[in-house]
Amino acid sequence: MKIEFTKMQGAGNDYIYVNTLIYPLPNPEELAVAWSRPHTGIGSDGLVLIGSSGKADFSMRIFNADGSEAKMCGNASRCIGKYVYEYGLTRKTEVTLDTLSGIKTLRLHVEDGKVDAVTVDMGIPAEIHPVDLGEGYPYREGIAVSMGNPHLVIFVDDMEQVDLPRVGPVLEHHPLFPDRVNVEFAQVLAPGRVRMRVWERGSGITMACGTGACATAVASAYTHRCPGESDIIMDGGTLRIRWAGEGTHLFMTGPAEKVFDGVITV
Ligand SMILES: N[C@@H](CCC[C@H](N)C(=O)O)C(=O)O
Repeated sequence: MKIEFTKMQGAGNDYIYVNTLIYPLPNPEELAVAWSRPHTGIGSDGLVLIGSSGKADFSMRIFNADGSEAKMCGNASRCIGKYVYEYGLTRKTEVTLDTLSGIKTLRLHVEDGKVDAVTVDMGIPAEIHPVDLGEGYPYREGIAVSMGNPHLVIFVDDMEQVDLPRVGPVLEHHPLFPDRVNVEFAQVLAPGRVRMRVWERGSGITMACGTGACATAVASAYTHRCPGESDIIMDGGTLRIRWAGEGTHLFMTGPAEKVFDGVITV
């Protein structure tokens, strides 16, 4: 059977997108693993399914490169906004998206018929608290944040000193996080400017993480490092995050790009 897909990226965080209204996939966990492989698959950080919903305009399911399903993905939600508009699935510029962490609203920024950026109402960040990682770990303190999925943000003075391939997997599996955790290292460069690198649960090092950028902005505000609005600068691009503080909705704005369309046989 042939399946059409679109490879898209948001700030360098790349996923394979399949419109399940046309191509329902019975085994997305297995396909996420096989297709994400760089040499023998398509190569990606994971697989995203676009579907219908009784509660919203569309639905999103997101699978990491190891086949695990996540409840939310910031970069994929922006890419879905571009996909549904540019492939003619909707003419709306305000689109609702049903995710495992609730319904998100996407505001599409359209220029000459193309979506060049999307603002997502990411909802209210939750479970924000400092964590003591304990002795025997490469870092002692972090801030836990839920953006629908779990994050651990660790502030550092010098990003160059972070050995991400070594410490990322250790912290992803820290016993404080039985469901594993996405790990962000953050360095405040200036007021409103934060450099961030990420080790994603289930995918490893990625060039950007939307929910991770949100969690970083939340942790920066929570610790009084950067309140209000901030640019989170990652390896693959920058996202602008607006958050007025605890109990309020957070808004993420950033790019969404198509890389290529393809067909794969399963
Ligand atoms: N890259 C994503 C997050 C994808 C899911 C994450 N790895 C998890 O398991 O929670 C984003 O842009 O938010």
